[in-house]
Amino acid sequence: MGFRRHGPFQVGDQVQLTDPKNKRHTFTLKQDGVFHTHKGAIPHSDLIGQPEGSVVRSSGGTQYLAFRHLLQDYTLAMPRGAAVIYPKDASMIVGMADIFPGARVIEAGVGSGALTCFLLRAVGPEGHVTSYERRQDFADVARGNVEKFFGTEEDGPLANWRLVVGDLVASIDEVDVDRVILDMLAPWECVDAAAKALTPGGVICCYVATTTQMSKTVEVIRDHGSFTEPHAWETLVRDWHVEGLAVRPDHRMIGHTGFLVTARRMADGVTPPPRRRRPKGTTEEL
Ligand SMILES: C[S@@+](CC[C@H](N)C(=O)[O-])C[C@H]1O[C@@H](n2cnc3c(N)ncnc32)[C@H](O)[C@@H]1O
Repeated sequence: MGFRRHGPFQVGDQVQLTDPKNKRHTFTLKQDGVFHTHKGAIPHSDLIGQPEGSVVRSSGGTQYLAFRHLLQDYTLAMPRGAAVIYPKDASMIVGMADIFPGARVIEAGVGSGALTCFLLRAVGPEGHVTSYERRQDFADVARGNVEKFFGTEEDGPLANWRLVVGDLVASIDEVDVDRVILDMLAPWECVDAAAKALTPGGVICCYVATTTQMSKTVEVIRDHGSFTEPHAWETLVRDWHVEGLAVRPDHRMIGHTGFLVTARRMADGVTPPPRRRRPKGTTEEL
């Protein structure tokens, strides 16, 4: 079934109210429901039938903006087992690891299921995601979050998602997959398993939090021999304050989340040509 993503609010929809301090509250609309805030109550009937972008007023007179949540809002607000991937990194993974409609994707670990939601959306109904998670408690949190996001809690598992509880290396049973996404402490331990599962031309993408993890991941992918030269990078997102003549970067920003390492799977039995190393002390382009 899944949630409606557009049209006026109806019973069963999830609605996100934003208060004047930008605090968000998400709940499911019920026929006789009432949302209680410390600024008074809002009957759900005030929202049912209204378009997104409406403003509702609590009995105490506070105004709230009413929208359906975006995926980025949902993943930051949902219950967590493990730390989630930030929307900026999930978006980069979808774009730079080229997660396309119809793709067959493997991810590990599933953690709280934030990246899983982005991946499932990107592959669409024709694609498939298998998520490996070695902790049962995290897998349970992830399943709840993913099924709630797609509105399938009562309809059973999503047709294009398989959640496997187990270590990726020990449990992986797929071949010819298009993309392998690793978000875990030691992705280098899974590089060989990823190489065996990936189709030639497929992409491995690892998300790591520290420079030492990034270094080890790059070295292991490079030395494996089945991948192109790995590409390591990070993204910094800076919000701007724009008001009259006061146009400047915000004082605060999320300075660090993680690094991404990507590489393409070579054809079977083919190794990449040797890299040209930059001669010491020169600035020659590679
Ligand atoms: C940082 S969390 C992943 C967060 C997730 N991407 C999200 O956005 O919610 C890392 C997870 O990887 C799992 N993990 C670590 N190594 C694993 C492995 N080899 N196989 C399967 N799961 C693994 C951990 O149990 C943990 O839940």
